[in-house]
Amino acid sequence: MKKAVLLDVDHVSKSFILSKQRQSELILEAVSLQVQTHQFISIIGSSGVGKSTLLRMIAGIIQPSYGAITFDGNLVTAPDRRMSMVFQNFALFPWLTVRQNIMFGLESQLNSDCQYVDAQIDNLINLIGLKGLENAYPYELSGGMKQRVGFARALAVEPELLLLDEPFSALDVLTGQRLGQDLITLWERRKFKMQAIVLITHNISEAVRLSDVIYVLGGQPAQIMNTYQIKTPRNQRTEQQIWAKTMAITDQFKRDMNEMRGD
Ligand SMILES: Nc1ncnc2c1ncn2[C@@H]1O[C@H](COP(=O)(O)OP(=O)(O)OP(=O)(O)O)[C@@H](O)[C@H]1O
Repeated sequence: MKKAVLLDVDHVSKSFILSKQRQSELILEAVSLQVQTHQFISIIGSSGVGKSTLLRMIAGIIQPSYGAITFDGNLVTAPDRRMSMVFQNFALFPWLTVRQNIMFGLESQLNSDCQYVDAQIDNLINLIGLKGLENAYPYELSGGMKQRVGFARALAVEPELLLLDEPFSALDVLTGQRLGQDLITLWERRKFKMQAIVLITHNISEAVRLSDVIYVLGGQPAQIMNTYQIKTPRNQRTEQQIWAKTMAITDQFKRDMNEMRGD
């Protein structure tokens, strides 16, 4: 299958002005990575390293201090409708039903052909496993079901790039794995337009299970410390292989961090 660069993060740095100290702190330094079409990439790193900051820059919500991010050849300077995001805390509107939550992102895109949109939403609700829950409110749903709504809402706008901000970390392990697997199945069966997926997570085994490429962020300021290509097709990865790769990445990460600290 022919691959092309969809997203290019080119030597991106980000500083924040810390109000108390009134000085700027460099969080990310010269981070470069690429996402090709048909790729699932993960960005992993410890808490506070700057993963969400990087994802928010990719989404165009905040701007890099230095460097450039291009999506489909265009500089990202603002949120782009062709990217959508799924959040760790689901970010559902409690006063809207499942169906209304899913419709939310689509509302500004609605055209006169509402029947078409209704049919699209029905299809999405079926695909994502929410059939029968269309009129439920978020408080009536389990965490896993809430996140299915989060995914459906992100997918309703038919994004080319799906950005996942720790979407499984508020779920128990098995529920998170099942949701991840369902997403992969839908993606691989080309049920959506989505060209690529970027996941940020601190869960290394989750990244190994799902990704084609893993970027490890570390250090202060954070840089890409290592990149791993996972060549075994996702459906052929055994639990043993996933465990072994997870251990190898964890050990390397510890060695790198010790080296950085001069231990
Ligand atoms: N708007 C902001 N202003 C100042 N500092 C910020 C801002 N946003 C993030 N930071 C700081 O940048 C650093 C990285 O935060 P970020 O949320 O990107 O980390 P993370 O790796 O996603 O962490 P976690 O896994 O805990 O969510 C933190 O020290 C955070 O306090």
